[in-house]
Amino acid sequence: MQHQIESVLNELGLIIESRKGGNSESSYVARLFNKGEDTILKKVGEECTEVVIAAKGGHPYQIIYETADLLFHVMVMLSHYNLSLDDIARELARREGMSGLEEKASRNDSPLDGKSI
Ligand SMILES: N=c1c2ncn([C@@H]3O[C@H](COP(=O)(O)OP(=O)(O)OP(=O)(O)O)[C@@H](O)[C@H]3O)c2ncn1[C@@H]1O[C@H](COP(=O)(O)O)[C@@H](O)[C@H]1O
Repeated sequence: MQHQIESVLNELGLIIESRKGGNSESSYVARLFNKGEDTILKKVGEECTEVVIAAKGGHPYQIIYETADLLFHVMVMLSHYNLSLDDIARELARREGMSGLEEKASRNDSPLDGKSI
């Protein structure tokens, strides 16, 4: 299962990267990149809302479907900022073994303090 998650996400990440500068007529991802930041962020926002609605509806497949849409659009957003799920995995690994409460208390020392990316 671990392998399946990694290979599916890696493959999708490569496909998304390959769509930069591509043709909006033949590729949805290229269309998002060509439309730019505001369109990509709007899609992420919409998909978040759709996940919440699906979760409240309680149908497992609907939750899976909408979460897949959200994850896909988050990957497009990360790619727009030249980031990837590798960067997110690194951050999650850094947090491993630290309770959420400790982590919250340590946020004052966050590398993001006083900086924007
Ligand atoms: N995983 C996905 C994926 N998930 C969702 N979507 C698209 O994301 C959009 C979701 O939008 P909504 O649910 O809001 O539906 P909508 O109202 O029709 O969308 P909008 O008109 O508002 O954009 C739909 O157009 C879906 O087809 C995806 N489009 C592409 N991929 C992957 O990206 C690859 C490259 O896609 P292309 O760039 O189109 O070749 C594909 O082979 C897939 O692997």
